[in-house]
Amino acid sequence: MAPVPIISPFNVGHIDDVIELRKTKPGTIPQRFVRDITERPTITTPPPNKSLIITNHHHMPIIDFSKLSKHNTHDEIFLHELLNLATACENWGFFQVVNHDIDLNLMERTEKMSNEFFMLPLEEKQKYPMLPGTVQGYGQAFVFSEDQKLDWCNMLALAIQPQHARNPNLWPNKPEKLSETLEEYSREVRKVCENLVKYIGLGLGLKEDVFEKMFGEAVQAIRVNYYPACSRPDLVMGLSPHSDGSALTVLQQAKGSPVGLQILKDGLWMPVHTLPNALVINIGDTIEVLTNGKYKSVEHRAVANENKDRLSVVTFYAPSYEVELGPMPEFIDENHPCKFRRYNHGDYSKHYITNRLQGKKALDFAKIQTKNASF
Ligand SMILES: COC(=O)C(/C=C/C1=C(C)CCCC1(C)C)=C/O[C@H]1C=C(C)C(=O)O1
Ligand SMILES: O=C(O)CCC(=O)C(=O)O
Ligand SMILES: [Fe+2]
Repeated sequence: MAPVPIISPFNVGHIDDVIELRKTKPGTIPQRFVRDITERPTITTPPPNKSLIITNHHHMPIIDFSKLSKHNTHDEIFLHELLNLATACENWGFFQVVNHDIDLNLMERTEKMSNEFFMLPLEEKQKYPMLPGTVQGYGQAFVFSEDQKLDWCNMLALAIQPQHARNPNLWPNKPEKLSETLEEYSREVRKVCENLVKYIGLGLGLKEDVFEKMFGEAVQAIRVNYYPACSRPDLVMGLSPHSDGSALTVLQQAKGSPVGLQILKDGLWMPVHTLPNALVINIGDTIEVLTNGKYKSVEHRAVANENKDRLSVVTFYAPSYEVELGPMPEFIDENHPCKFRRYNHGDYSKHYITNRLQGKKALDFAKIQTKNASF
């Protein structure tokens, strides 16, 4: 029987596999990856002395998770770290977490298995295709037209929770232990997310279970991003600028990977130097809406490196699709008018994944447009 053609509503044209491109034509950058001059990234070199990262007052805040998880909520140590967390959420929307309790060996195995997956022959990875307009499997996400520029990245993305969102056909069989490792890793990251939303709630002066109750059975997805080295990183974008549609995002940058993540801070793109074994956490669109903009989902992007490949393991943690969301009354008053309408998170997810990554544009879905609105 003839193969059934894949019918897609999107004409996305030919999408080169970036890993394959780098392998077979290391100096070639097809035009579809070359950004318009206004969209090109700034590539910075790492600081000569790594200790500068810690002493520099402009570094991303560091939260010691053990000061929260191993202390009573009335302890001074707990309260001090809770204040650090609240300040980080309000002033940065991003922070690094150290002493998070995830087994370092599990983190390393996750990186190793993922790397092995990306190094498999293309035919093997294409058994799990991310079809145009979908977000699970191997390939490039958020491509909807032939004219769209492509990111210098390949990814493997999978729904973790709820179980019914999973597509078992997209869970790789090779390397043998990858799927069970991602499963084990995701269980551990979920615990960190569950605790973080408690602490974020407490830091906002709310009850510790407010988000847990509101989110229901939280949605969780994992995306492993692979950014091959690129002969002209100044011409391409690793991952287009975007904010995350989640409540929280947890990012693990693989050991030995070059700096790649950049966040938009005070109008400038700032490279993120991750501490060894730390997790980078960011506030997603959901928390921006719930707090009526007190905490913001910060725009970020990834850039490629001239000499080294980069791998990141990213977890999205979000409310259940059934949940109706809107700014909480605690964050609305005469000085803080309501900035977002109420909506269903399932509808927001659909909106998010059916539009290309474009800064914070996805959040327009929920914004109340007023003449003098300042965000
Ligand atoms: C490539 O995928 C993403 O970037 C992404 C998608 C996550 C998802 C899956 C891989 C499968 C299950 C659905 C879900 C959309 C969560 C980003 O996730 C963000 C976007 C929204 C919305 C969200 O909740 O997380
Ligand atoms: O790889 C990175 O550093 C950024 C990844 C990211 O922002 C994402 O997957 O949403
Ligand atoms: Fe992101």
